[in-house]
Order: sequence, then C-alpha cells, then structure tokens
Amino acid sequence: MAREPWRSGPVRVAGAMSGTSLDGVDVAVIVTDGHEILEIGETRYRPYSVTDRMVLRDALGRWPGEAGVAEAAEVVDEAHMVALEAIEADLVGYHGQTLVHDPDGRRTHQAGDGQALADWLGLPVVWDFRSSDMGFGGQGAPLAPFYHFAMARRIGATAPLAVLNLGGVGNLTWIDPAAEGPEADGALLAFDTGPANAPLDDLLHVRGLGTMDRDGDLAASGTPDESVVETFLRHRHFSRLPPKSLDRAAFAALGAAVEGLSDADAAATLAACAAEAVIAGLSLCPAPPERLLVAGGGRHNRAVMARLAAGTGCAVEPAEAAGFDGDMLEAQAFAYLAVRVARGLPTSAPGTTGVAAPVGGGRLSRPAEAGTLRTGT
Ligand SMILES: Nc1ncnc2c1ncn2[C@@H]1O[C@H](COP(=O)(O)OP(=O)(O)OP(=O)(O)O)[C@@H](O)[C@H]1O
Ligand SMILES: CC(=O)N[C@H]1[C@@H]2OC[C@@H](O2)[C@@H](O)[C@@H]1O[C@H](C)C(=O)O
Repeated sequence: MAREPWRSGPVRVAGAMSGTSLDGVDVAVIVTDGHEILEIGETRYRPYSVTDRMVLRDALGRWPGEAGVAEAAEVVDEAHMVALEAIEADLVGYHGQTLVHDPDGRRTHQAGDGQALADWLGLPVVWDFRSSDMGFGGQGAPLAPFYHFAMARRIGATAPLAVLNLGGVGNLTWIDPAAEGPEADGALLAFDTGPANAPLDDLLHVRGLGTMDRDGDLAASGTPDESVVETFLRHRHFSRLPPKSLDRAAFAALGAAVEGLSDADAAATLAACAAEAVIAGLSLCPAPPERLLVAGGGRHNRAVMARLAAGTGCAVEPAEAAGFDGDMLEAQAFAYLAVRVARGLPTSAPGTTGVAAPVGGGRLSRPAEAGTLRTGT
C-alpha cells in the first residue's frame, strides 16, 4: 500500500482558496498535525484572467446542471492545477469556488472537482468541505474558525480575541484561547458579519472605475450617507443570533441604495456599511475581544479600517501584527482543515456553523493511479 504520511504526525499540506471576490487562487503551505500550526510555508497567488472572471461572474447564483456552471468549474480546476503545480506537499485542501450558498435551503455549491485535481497533481486532495456540516444542520460556513483557534494558540493568546476576514463577504471569529480545543463548548463563536468588499467591487465594476477601491482612496475622499447606513443596519441579518452565514448576493440591494450618490460618496457609504456590520457583529460576542486581527483584502481599505477603529473598543490590527499573512489565512485554513478531515477530526461545531454537534466533513480523493503518491520534503 502507498505510504500515507498525512495519516499521522506532522504533515506538509497545501491549502487552496478561491474567494468570493473572484480575484484569483491563493495557495498556502503549512505543517500541522491537525491540532497545532507547526510551521508556515510557501505561498502562491494565481490571478484569474479577465475572461475567467467573466465566466465565474456569469455562473454566480447558479446550481450544478445550470447554464455556465460546468464552464466555471473548468476555469476553477484549471486555475488550481496551474497554481498548485509541483507544490511540495503530501496533501492538498481544495476549497473550490462558491457559486451559490443557500444556508436556509441547506444547499451550497463550490465549483471544482477534487478527483480531477488529485489525478492531475498525483496527490491526495480533500475537498467538498461544506456539505456534511449542512447535512447535520449547520450553515456550512464559516469554516476557518477552527484554524483561527489554532492561530490564537500559536501566538500564545490568553485573553479572548477575534479574527475578522474582510473578503467579498465579512466573517468574524470570537475565540476563547483558554478553552480545551476548538470543538469545546464556548471556545468559538463565528458568523458572517455582512457584506465587506463585494458591494464596493460591484460599484466600481458597474461605474467602470476598475476592479477595486485600492487602499480605500475613493471611499476616503467621500462622505457616507448615514441614512443609507441606518437602513442597511435594519436588515434582518443583523438581528439574527449567530451562527449565520451569507451568500455573496445577499446584499445586492445595497447597489441600488447608493445609485444616486457620487462615486466617492457611494464608496464611502459602502465602506461604512462594511465596518458597521462588523461593529454590530462584535456586540453579539460573549465578551469584548482584547484585539481584533483583520485579514482579507479589506484590511487595506483605510475608510473601512478607520470606521472600525472608531466604533470598537479594542485594538484593530492587521493580521500581520500577530505574525500572519493576512492574504493567506483562508488558504492556510483549508490546508489545516484538510488534515483534520484526513484524520477524522471535527471541522465545525455548534458555535461556528450552528451544526448540532462537532462534525468533520470533506471528501478525500486519492490520485487515480495507485503508487503515484508524491511525497513532500
Ligand atoms: N489594496 C487594497 N485596497 C483596498 N481593497 C483591497 C486591496 N486589496 C484587495 N482589496 C479588496 O479585497 C478584495 C479581495 O479580498 P480577499 O482576497 O480577502 O477576498 P476573497 O477571499 O476573495 O473573499 P471571501 O473571503 O469573501 O471568500 C478585493 O476584491 C478588493 O475589494
Ligand atoms: C459559502 C462560502 O464559501 N462562504 C465563504 C464566504 O467568504 C467569506 C465568508 O463568506 C465565509 O463564510 C466563507 O469563507 C470562509 C473562508 C470560511 O468558510 O471560513
């Protein structure tokens, strides 16, 4: 039987994430035993081409079998094959690209075929991370919180802290580092805060201003329309108790709400909404965190970061302040989760997705040809 080094002891594992912003594929290697982060390794980024992005955008909101979904899956698989080529790892965690997420309907779909990737790379691939959690009554998201717990341990945190991801959608994890493990009662509370960069990206796209508000320059030059922000905060998402998760399109109406505003004021308003959604989320946490570590592209938006700092009672810092690469936390998280799946350890818990009890998930696909397993260093 082929050697399976990912079965026990420390394993070198690569995680690959294609986020809701549709910008590209992040790859990150870590060494972990499924509990501790033992080493942080190589990272890679492979942007989608303009054509790739169009194919992905067109497939958003669609389910397998519907128009454009097979094409989108091909784009996702091919991008990952290139991004992961010749990677030094024993195992791969492949999140894929979420095209649609419907937690209330208990359905989610991540485009990408783990078996195809395993065959191409000659490496075992863990994929389809979210279905099993949903099958057991969970939201299927967010799943990074178990990794956030390991991060808190790695930095030796003693007081509660929070990790915030500002991607297309925002998600927040409150962590009690004194808990026995991530699946322990009260160790974690996690949920999607609301829209983060997606409405801003969409605004720039629609107005022909580029793909993103780099550094928040446009937002910082405008004035938020506070009446839009107030109406936004009345959305039922903010009064729901966590856990809760969102589809990228859940706040599509925000685009119409800023239609009459100038470019700068519209961007300022959407940046304010992203920050206020997080501030509202923090009020749902069991205790105020001592620090808020911010990851994801939105940590570069100074309008968002300034409003966050003004509205929270804790230190708001980029993930780098704790020694982490804020662009790579999600890829690292799916590397970490891949090892947990391969070892039968839980990857979500009632406090992170609302699942009935801690559960594992994911599928493990071995490369088609026996004996082709490559081993890392
Ligand atoms: N320098 C920057 N200044 C301002 N915003 C930025 C910058 N870099 C990235 N962003 C924003 O961050 C987004 C990408 O963030 P990220 O890669 O964290 O999202 P994602 O992983 O695709 O999404 P999700 O976490 O929701 O799956 C871009 O679409 C852009 O809006
Ligand atoms: C269904 C889905 O793909 N959700 C993503 C999305 O992007 C951010 C937020 O919404 C989060 O819930 C999740 O991703 C992260 C990586 C997670 O599962 O933790």
